[in-house]
Amino acid sequence: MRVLTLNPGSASLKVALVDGEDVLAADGGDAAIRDAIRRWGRPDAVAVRFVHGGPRRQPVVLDDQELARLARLVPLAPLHQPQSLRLATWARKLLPDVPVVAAFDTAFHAGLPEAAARYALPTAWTRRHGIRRYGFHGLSCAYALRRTARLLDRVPDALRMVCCHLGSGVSVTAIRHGASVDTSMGFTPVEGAVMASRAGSVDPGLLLHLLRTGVTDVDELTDVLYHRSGLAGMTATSGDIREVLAACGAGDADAETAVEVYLHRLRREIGAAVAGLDLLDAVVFTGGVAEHQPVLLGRLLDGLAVLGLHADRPRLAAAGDRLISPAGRVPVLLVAAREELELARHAELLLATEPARQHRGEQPCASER
Ligand SMILES: Nc1ncnc2c1ncn2[C@@H]1O[C@H](COP(=O)(O)OP(=O)(O)O)[C@@H](O)[C@H]1O
Ligand SMILES: CC(=O)OP(=O)(O)O
Ligand SMILES: [Mg+2]
Repeated sequence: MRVLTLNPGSASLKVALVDGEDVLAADGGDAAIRDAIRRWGRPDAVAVRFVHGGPRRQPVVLDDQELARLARLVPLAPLHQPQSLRLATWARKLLPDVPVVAAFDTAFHAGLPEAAARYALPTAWTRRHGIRRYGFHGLSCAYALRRTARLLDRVPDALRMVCCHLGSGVSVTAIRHGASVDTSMGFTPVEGAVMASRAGSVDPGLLLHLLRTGVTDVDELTDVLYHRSGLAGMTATSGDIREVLAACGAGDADAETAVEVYLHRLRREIGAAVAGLDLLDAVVFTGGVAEHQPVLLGRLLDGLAVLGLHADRPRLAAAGDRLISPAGRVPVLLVAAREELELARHAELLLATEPARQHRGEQPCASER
């Protein structure tokens, strides 16, 4: 099956055509999608990454009703959800006979144990408002788990590992029995580690103080936490790690502090994730920053010896999916993020089992719901 995959990240749009083992990839905006269809031909299915699926555990063929449900989650993922909705709507119009499937970042974390999923807020609120820690980057984690197992010649379900996704968004996930058991992002993808433009966790008491004293209001605070914080907020850059590191190289003290904060907070999240496991079989790094910044990764690992994690410099400097730790130590791996393979896999599995008419987005009758 030929699946056109659309992966809107917070700072990129990744377009790929997955046909079994063959993958044609393109980066860019909507023009890249039109171009891709012209060059690669009509796909059998389109698969769109939605970071927020709410309680949904499985991918779904999109119809009007499902799109309306996903639109209600926009405030919970304002950097991503509008893009996914727009792309999915566009794909349905452009390719009316082709099923458009949504696959969710949150699904991998849907079985989080209660202790990890719960905020210590009043139980009545938790129940009434469906408050929980959802977790994100699940498509990336699922792929990294399978890839790590293959590289280590292990069964995915048997691995107890930590997956660190370092892209524009950053998250750290503890995985056991093939599923997430703890993760640094929460109700929204703003919790946890420091990111390109997102703050990560900030004392809620501080945010209340800023609101109460009139320093800011809800709208500005939303913009600050999502767009104007993280590496971008601490430096005079866009938050792209290449710009931040270039500023460090030019002697910019703010940029150097920002990198220190980024690494410090990341190490805290990794420590927390390890604490959620009974044994550590592997740590895997993935995402644009991990893939392209081995020197930074080495610096990160140098501060994690207390967890038994070490970098092997020659392995770090090599290319491809690989082990980057010395022999005899906890295996640390570097794996390219391949969310497109996970998206295509989900679409194929779903379309192999769904009734044919639902592929075109038609409503199932009540008894099928
Ligand atoms: N040589 C490089 N090529 C591309 N991206 C790079 C490179 N070096 C670092 N990066 C970083 O990868 C990050 C983007 O990661 P990516 O996983 O593509 O994020 P997203 O999917 O959230 O847009 C950017 O911050 C960028 O700085
Ligand atoms: C969930 C998330 O932050 O995704 P990305 O890193 O692609 O922006
Ligand atoms: Mg991404």
